[in-house]
Amino acid sequence: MSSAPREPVGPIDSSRIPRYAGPATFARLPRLDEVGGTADVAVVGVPFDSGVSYRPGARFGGNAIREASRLLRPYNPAQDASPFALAQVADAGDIAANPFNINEAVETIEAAADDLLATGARLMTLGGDHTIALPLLRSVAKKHGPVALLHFDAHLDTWDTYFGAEYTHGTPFRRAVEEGILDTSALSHVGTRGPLYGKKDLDDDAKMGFGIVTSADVMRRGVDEVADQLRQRIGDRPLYISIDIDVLDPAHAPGTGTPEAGGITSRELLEILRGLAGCHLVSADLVEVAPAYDHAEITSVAASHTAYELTTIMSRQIGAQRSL
Ligand SMILES: N=C(N)NCCCC(=O)O
Ligand SMILES: [Zn+2]
Ligand SMILES: [Zn+2]
Repeated sequence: MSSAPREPVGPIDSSRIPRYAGPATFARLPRLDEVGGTADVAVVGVPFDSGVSYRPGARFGGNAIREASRLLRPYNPAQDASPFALAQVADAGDIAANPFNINEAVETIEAAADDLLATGARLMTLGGDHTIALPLLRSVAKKHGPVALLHFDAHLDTWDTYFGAEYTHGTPFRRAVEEGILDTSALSHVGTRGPLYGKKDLDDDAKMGFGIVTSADVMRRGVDEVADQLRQRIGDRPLYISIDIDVLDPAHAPGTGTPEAGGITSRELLEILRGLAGCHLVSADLVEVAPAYDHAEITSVAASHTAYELTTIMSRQIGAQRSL
């Protein structure tokens, strides 16, 4: 059933206006207000980093990704799709979250996500630290019920509290499991590695229902086998993908707050994502880009391509539904 959508407004044509000119939106796409306030996919910044345990700076991540995304082109050969022609993708600006009050910021982010989801958009959020995944998942679960979660990260982020605080960048997924907003039959971490506080971290995580594909598993088994296994686990459930850029090795993503050696490459991440095309991706976040520790936009370029693959998965699905 097609809903006779208007033709999507695409990015600024970089053969007419140099790609480095003008203010940055994601991929030089129109702002949401320039397309009548609704879009199929809303790219939205969440400049919040008051939940970090180590280096701050992810509040600047969204705008760094927008700047680095000027070089993205409209056709994605890896998925044989023109994501910005198949669906209206627009830049919805930033959510204004209180940097001095984490609880209030979490509420603000949830409410802003509710408003965008209510317009029918899927969200591609550009973080921000990983704290923001919790309010985003709350909002998505209100719409879709408990969702499958695919979590790319060096870290588990299922720890309990830091300094007594419940809402931090190391704890969003434990809170989400406690709140019953995740489908515990389809929870996976990918790229996990590095020292933990104790073996109990892994036991607790497994009890919550998570399966783990470590960074070393990706190297040993290869991207196709990993993507196949993840696709099988996810099935046709509504899926949320949360990507912490520190899933990449610090060589591929130095600009982040809690770097861990031995990570996957940007090529591996992009290929695993491409292998998930066809999944029912309802929204995604990309967090923990901290440009102050970056060099030559290494991290924000990797992040911009990662968000491009995610928006392509969403657009292809929207396009396929429209042509039914
Ligand atoms: N979500 C990220 N990036 N890091 C969590 C690290 C928590 C810790 O310092 O133990
Ligand atoms: Zn992490
Ligand atoms: Zn994380």
